[in-house]
Amino acid sequence: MEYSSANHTGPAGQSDVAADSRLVCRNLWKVFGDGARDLADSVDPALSREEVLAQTGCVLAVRNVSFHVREGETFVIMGLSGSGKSTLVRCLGRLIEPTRGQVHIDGEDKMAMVFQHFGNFPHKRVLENVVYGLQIQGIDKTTQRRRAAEVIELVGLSGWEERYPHELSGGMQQRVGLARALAVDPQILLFDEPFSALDPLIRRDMQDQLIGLQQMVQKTMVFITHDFLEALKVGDRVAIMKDGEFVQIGTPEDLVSNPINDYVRDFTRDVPRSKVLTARSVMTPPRVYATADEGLSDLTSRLIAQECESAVVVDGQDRFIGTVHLADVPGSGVAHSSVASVIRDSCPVVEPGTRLERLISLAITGDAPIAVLDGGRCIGTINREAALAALISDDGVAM
Ligand SMILES: Nc1ncnc2c1ncn2[C@@H]1O[C@H](COP(=O)(O)OP(=O)(O)OP(=O)(O)O)[C@@H](O)[C@H]1O
Repeated sequence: MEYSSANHTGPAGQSDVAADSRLVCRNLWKVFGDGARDLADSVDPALSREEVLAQTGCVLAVRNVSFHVREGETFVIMGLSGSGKSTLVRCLGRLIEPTRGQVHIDGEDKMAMVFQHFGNFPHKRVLENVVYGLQIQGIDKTTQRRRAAEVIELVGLSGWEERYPHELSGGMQQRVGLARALAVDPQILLFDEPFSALDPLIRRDMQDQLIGLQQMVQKTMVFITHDFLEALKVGDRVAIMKDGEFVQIGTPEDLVSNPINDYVRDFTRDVPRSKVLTARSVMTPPRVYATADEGLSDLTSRLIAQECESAVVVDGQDRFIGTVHLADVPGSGVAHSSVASVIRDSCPVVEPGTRLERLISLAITGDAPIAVLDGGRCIGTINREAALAALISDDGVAM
C-alpha cells in the first residue's frame, strides 16, 4: 500500500530502516475533519493538537509517524487514551485510509488483525472458528485440518476443538482468536489492546503465553497497549505515543535507562529495574587484558600504572579464560610466576542480554566478578556489589 507522502521527515532515529524490516511506516498522518489532506501538508509543527483543533476544527489523530518492524519482532505502541494508537493500527491494518504517508508490508497484501475481543463466531465450535480463515482462502480440507490441529496445539487448546466459545474461559477464548490468526499464517499480526478487558492475573498469564508463543512462532507483531509495564514485558521495542506523535522508540532497557523527556520518565518511575535492565547496563568494560603465560610482575606493574584492580585473561583467540586481581598477587616470589598461577577461572558467566533479576543468585554467592561473554569474548565484568546495589534499589513491582 502506498499513499502520496508529505514532504516531512520523522523525528531523529525513527526513519532508519533495517534490512530485515517486514513493516515500514513512513510519515504517516491521519487527520479527521474538512481539508484534512491540506492540513497534513501545511500544519505548523510548533502547534499542539489542541491548538490545531481550535484553529481548524481538525483532529490530528496520527501526526507524522515513522517506524519499522523487523522480522520476528514484537513492536509495541504504548500510549494513553486518545493518543492515537487505535487510529494508527487501523491505518496499518487498512481498516481506514491514512491521510498521508506510506505503509509497506513486504509488498504483499496479506495481513491478519486480532482484535481486543478476537471476534470468535459464537455459533461455531473452536475447530470451525479456527479453520474459517483457511476455508475463505480456498485451502483444501486436509491442509485445513492439519493447520488447525497445529495451531490449536500451539495455543494449548487441544481437546477443546468441539466446544463453543461460550463454554470456554475468557483467556481460552482469546487463545481461540490467536489460533484463528495464526492459522492463516499472516505476515504480520496486529493486536489492539488484546488483554485490557482481562483481570490482572489472567492478563499476566496471557502475556506470558504470548511471550512463550512468540518464542516458538517468531511472528512479526505490532501490539497496542495503554499499559507501560505490559509494553515493557511483551515488547522487543516500544514506541511511546502522545497526541498523535511518537515521543520515543526504544528497547525496554533504552526507555528505562534513557527516557528522552519527563513524559517518558514519568512512566518509568515505578518500573522494577531488575526486570528491564540487563547485564550490559551494569557491566564495566575490561580495561586491562592479560594472557596466562604473561609474567605476573609485568601484569602487576601494568595494573598499578593503570590504577586498575583486575585484568581479564584471554587465550590466543581472545577467548575468556578468567580474571586476575591485584589482591590475589602474593607479596613475594612474583618475579618467576606467571599470570596462570593466580587466575580466578570459576567466574560465573552470563550473556549481555541477561536480565538483572537473573543475576541475583550469582551476585550473592562467591566473590569472583560475573563475566559478561559475547560469543566467547569478555565484553565486561560485573562487580557483585554493583549488581546487588542495582537490585536493592528496585521497588519490587510485579510485571
Ligand atoms: N472517526 C473519528 N473522527 C474524529 N476524531 C476521531 C475519530 N477517531 C478518533 N478520533 C480522535 O483521534 C484521537 C485519537 O484517537 P484514538 O482512538 O486513535 O486514540 P487511542 O490512543 O486509541 O485511544 P483509546 O485508548 O481511548 O482507544 C482522539 O482525539 C479521538 O477523539
